[in-house]
Amino acid sequence: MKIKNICCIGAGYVGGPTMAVIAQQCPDINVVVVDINEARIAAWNDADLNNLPIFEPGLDAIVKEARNRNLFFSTDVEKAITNAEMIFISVNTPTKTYGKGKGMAADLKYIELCARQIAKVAKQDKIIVEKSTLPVRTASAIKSILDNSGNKASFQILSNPEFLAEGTAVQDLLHPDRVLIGGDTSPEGEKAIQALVDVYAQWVPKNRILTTNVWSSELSKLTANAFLAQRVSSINAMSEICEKTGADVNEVAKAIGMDTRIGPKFLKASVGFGGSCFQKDILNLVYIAKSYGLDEVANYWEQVVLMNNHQKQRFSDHIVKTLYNTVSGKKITLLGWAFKKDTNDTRESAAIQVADNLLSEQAHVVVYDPKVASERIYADLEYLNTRLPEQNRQLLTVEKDPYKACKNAHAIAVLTEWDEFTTYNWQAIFDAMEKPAFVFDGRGILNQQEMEDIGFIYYKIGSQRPNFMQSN
Ligand SMILES: NC(=O)c1ccc[n+]([C@@H]2O[C@H](COP(=O)([O-])OP(=O)(O)OC[C@H]3O[C@@H](n4cnc5c(N)ncnc54)[C@H](O)[C@@H]3O)[C@@H](O)[C@H]2O)c1
Ligand SMILES: O=c1ccn([C@@H]2O[C@H](COP(=O)(O)OP(=O)(O)O[C@H]3O[C@H](CO)[C@@H](O)[C@H](O)[C@H]3O)[C@@H](O)[C@H]2O)c(=O)[nH]1
Repeated sequence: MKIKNICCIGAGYVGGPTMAVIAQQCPDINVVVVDINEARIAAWNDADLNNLPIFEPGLDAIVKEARNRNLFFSTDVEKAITNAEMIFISVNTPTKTYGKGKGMAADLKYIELCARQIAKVAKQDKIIVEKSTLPVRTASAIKSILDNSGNKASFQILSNPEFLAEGTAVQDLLHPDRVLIGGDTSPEGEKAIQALVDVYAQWVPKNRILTTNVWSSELSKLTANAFLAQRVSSINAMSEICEKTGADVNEVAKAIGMDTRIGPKFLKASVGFGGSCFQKDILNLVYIAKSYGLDEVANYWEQVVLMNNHQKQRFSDHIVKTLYNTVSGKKITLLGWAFKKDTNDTRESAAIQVADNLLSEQAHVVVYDPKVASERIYADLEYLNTRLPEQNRQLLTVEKDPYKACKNAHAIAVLTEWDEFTTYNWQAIFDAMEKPAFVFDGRGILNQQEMEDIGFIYYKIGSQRPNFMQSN
């Protein structure tokens, strides 16, 4: 079966870039990305490519090539469902904020709404592809809704989790380590799997396309994120030991990473991992384990999140402690708000928690991020509900110019590893700051020797602190 029309429900960080790449690589497939968020669809259709709703290096060129050729963005969900043989579901699956499983389980209401809408509209057979990250066995719930739609169409459900990382989404999509497709082992299931394999095979080498049963595929996605996040928490745990012992976490990471069994990637100590996925997916895994009575398994994975919370907390505690135990009324500049470089996404960014902690200490926080809009920053803080929105706006200012942001600051904290931070004239920044001038490098991107030669009191996560800062 050759696919000619694809619909993707959800034009977010996954749906948008993934479909743009499919459309670019498969010019004979018509791809329609739909969303209920009208503003988002309008932004995807904006003639000025600088206004795309998502910033990803290289994405604008791909959208430019494929848009209005075989890539379309629309709010007409029903029409797109009707016309497509294959429907990707790429809607958000956030952590539940209410009811049973609150704070742990994935909220599947958006998935269920999609399934019900497909059930209502589809009159012909369809292949449904789970692109969203879902708890293992979600496919059976989707199938049950679709099979009870009352019309004669039949449905095959595939799991095709997405492994792209933000900031490198386009490269990850063009050259994936693997594409994972899970499906039913029946002849119809195998036909559906083959149809999706054929789409990817237009640009992905066949030996990188892996097919499994649905449950393995769903669980592999949660497992991959749990393992990745665990590596970050593991190196962050070591960063604290390094600071106490005089070891340097970068040297430790290099030494262990040369062991081919461990490998060098994902061993960068930081102020804590962020992003919309790691915490949500681990908590979801913890919830699944608990629901099967596997308490030891649940506790094991939960520790990855607890360690991450600790890393964010200890970073802001360290700032307060170093600034003579009070930051009240002091200007503290945060460089970076995004959860990593090369993205405008701020979901679960460590910066949010660090800023909130400093605001609770009555610091005057100033934020500079090259890609994040000020309203996003205030919205992130408001979501925490720690204080009134107007108090956040009173205590925290957002600057568009990094030098202005740092002027008269008592301390600077580097919270995102944006490349441009390493290119600044740090001497000029030092000259304009209050003295002593402190830099807390939560990403370890600045040159310690150069910073100290200028006169900064410089702290790098996972390196021994100068003697006077030692806590014991
Ligand atoms: N962000 C990532 O890097 C990433 C990577 C891999 C997997 N994932 C997973 O992919 C899924 C989507 O993540 P995202 O970051 O793209 O989310 P997102 O919030 O950026 O986008 C989801 C979109 O779905 C739309 N939507 C929700 N319900 C809808 C409905 N019924 N009809 C039409 N549109 C609807 C929303 O308006 C939103 O624009 C999640 O399950 C996530 O865990 C995300
Ligand atoms: O050595 C490292 C690597 C990452 N991080 C931090 O970890 C977070 C997540 O980074 P990354 O994994 O690169 O970005 P995401 O876009 O969150 O991608 C993850 O989450 C996606 C959503 O599920 C998956 O598709 C990807 O495979 C998975 O890497 C960020 O805050 C990073 O700064 C570190 O602190 N140290």
